[in-house]
Amino acid sequence: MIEVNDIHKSFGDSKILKGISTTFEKGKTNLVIGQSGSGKTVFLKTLLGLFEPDQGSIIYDGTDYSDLTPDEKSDLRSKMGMVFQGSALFDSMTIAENVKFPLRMFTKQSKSEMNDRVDLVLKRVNLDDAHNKLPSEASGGMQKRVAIARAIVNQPRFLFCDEPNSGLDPRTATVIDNLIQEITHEYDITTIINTHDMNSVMEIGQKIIFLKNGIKEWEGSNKNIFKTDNEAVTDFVYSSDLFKRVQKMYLEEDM
Ligand SMILES: Nc1ncnc2c1ncn2[C@@H]1O[C@H](COP(=O)(O)OP(=O)(O)OP(=O)(O)O)[C@@H](O)[C@H]1O
Repeated sequence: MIEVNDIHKSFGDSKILKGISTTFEKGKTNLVIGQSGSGKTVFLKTLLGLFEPDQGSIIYDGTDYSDLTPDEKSDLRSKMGMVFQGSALFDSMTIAENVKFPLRMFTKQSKSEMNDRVDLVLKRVNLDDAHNKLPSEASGGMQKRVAIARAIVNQPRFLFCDEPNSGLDPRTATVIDNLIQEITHEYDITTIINTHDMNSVMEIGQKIIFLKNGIKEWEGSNKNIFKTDNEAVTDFVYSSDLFKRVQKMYLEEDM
């Protein structure tokens, strides 16, 4: 579980995060949505410990990050998995080497322990036969699965995904969403996903926070986002005709 209490973050005179508080539960897919520039990436990077908040606190499974020593901070960071926008794989390394990388960085496991773990996670993301391929030989969807395998190889307690669906066709995007959700439930991880994708909101939005200009404008779930009358949320959600029709359907169902 991650508890976020009144987080503020500025760069120079630009206030980017203006007092965000929320809770992200374990074993749930938590989504952060909002227009471009609303502060989603800065928020995610702050949760990852890459940016230090100017004010406020972040509590990871009961531990306040700011109370930790540098060694404890790096230990906590080793328990965070990250799926970056665009996968961010190392081009010159094979898929197996990419997945092994966090184990090399953060653990003292033997070669065979590392190989076993890499085999297991590649199998989990349905890439049993891809060990020796280079990322350039893999499709966009496969590369995302490699990125997910790499993010979970060191058994993280927290998983952060920045636009995990970007650049994928809708069907592959759904496969990736479902995989992230299954892994979150299976390993009881606290997962936080930044997304623009309304399909993801509908499919896996167990908890959703909506950011606008660095403020949490709304929070809820995929069950109630279509029923909210918050104008900022409805503007965002119903920016396409398809979703306007979905809202009409939902409201009619309730009548
Ligand atoms: N390192 C930085 N230094 C200065 N300003 C930054 C930095 N990182 C982000 N910003 C600014 O913070 C604001 C929010 O950016 P952020 O990337 O968090 O938006 P976002 O909601 O993730 O957008 P998108 O959906 O397009 O990725 C932007 O105005 C951006 O220019």
